[in-house]
Amino acid sequence: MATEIMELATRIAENTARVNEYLLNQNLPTPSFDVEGPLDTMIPKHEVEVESARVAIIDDTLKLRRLVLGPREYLMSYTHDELISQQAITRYRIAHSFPVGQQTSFADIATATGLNSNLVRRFIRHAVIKDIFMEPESGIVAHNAVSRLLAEDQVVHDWVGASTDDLWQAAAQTCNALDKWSTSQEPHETGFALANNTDQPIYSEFLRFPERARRFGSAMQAFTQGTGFELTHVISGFPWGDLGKGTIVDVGGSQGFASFAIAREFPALSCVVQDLEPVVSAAVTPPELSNRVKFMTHDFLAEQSVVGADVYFFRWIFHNWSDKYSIQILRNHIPALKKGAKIVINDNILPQPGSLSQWQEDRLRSMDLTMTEIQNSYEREVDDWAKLFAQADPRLKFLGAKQPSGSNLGFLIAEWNGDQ
Ligand SMILES: C[S@@+](CC[C@H](N)C(=O)[O-])C[C@H]1O[C@@H](n2cnc3c(N)ncnc32)[C@H](O)[C@@H]1O
Repeated sequence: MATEIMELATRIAENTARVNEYLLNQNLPTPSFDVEGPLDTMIPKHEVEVESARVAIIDDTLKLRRLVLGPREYLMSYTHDELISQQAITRYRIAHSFPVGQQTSFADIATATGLNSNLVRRFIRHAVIKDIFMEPESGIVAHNAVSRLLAEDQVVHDWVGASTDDLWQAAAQTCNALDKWSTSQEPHETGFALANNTDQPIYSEFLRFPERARRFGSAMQAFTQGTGFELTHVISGFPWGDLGKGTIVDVGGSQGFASFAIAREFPALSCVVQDLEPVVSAAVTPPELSNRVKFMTHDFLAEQSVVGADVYFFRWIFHNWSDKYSIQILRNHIPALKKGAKIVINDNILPQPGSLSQWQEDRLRSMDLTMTEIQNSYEREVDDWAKLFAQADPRLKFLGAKQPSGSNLGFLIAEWNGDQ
């Protein structure tokens, strides 16, 4: 009989066969946590069908597991300890405490890390259960592919360290922050603030801890360097060429990467990249763009000082800010807008439930909550974006949203219909 679990199992078998056949045909390694196994999925991004078979396996195995656990065991399978061994591994550099390819003992790891041997054994065995490290014989520890990645890839180590030391702590304090500041839209009244016993927003707090700031920046960069954040989507997501010899203000444009890409593609355009002083002073303009891309120190919480540009471009800015501040940032631009000027926002657009794979949607929904945990902000759906423009000023006409194929960030465009 075709029950739900049999349907899932059949689909998993079919999709696994598809992925397996592709890898074998291409002479690529099949998934393995052996220490010499592949560290990434071997399926290239242009292999759309094989990749969707892989994503279906992830979704279906997750669902099958939950169904066979049943509601009670499923709920109770979540434990608050989920991340503790990963925190210990990064905090005490356990993956670095012995070389890849060699074996070691709990006692030697204890000596190398300064932890006691009993705790090392328990952290490692908690990790082994999650397929991080292996214990080929009792009391002997070796790397597998997962712990090898932690030992050899600084960025992955940074990601796990920032997730466990910074984000996990902020998440754990978020409901306590809501109890205390239930309707706050302030970036310093968050789970992160409570977890760190500070009255500062996350980035100001990090100014006191350069190594944590470096690690957090590295983790975020790893995230944005992944598939879907390529600057080609910035180029294709808006008809920049129609602006002719126009000017773009790249507000919060960081080191100018998006503006460099636009200016290279559209030689008639000029860009002004604005950011805070330390960011701007570290920026370097490629010589061939120096007459068309300029940097300027500007705080977007103050009134926009470049008047009459064709486009004010915000890439990945508003998702950091609650509605209160997002409205303020938009209003700060109104005195500078000429009739027909565009506000172009390139940012996350939360999809409708069920429109992505469960696994992909889960990541986005987590990121949405992370924004509350650390900034009191959130990821917006199209309607939230439309509302934001309307609340900022009804003369900002929302022209619509677009999600370029393969891009993680969407485009939201509004036009100034005021008198100037
Ligand atoms: C998430 S990053 C996005 C950077 C860039 N637009 C991109 O797409 O990669 C946010 C940027 O906003 C800048 N920023 C934060 N607060 C700012 C402020 N009050 N005024 C101007 N820039 C600010 C940060 O320095 C950072 O470069």
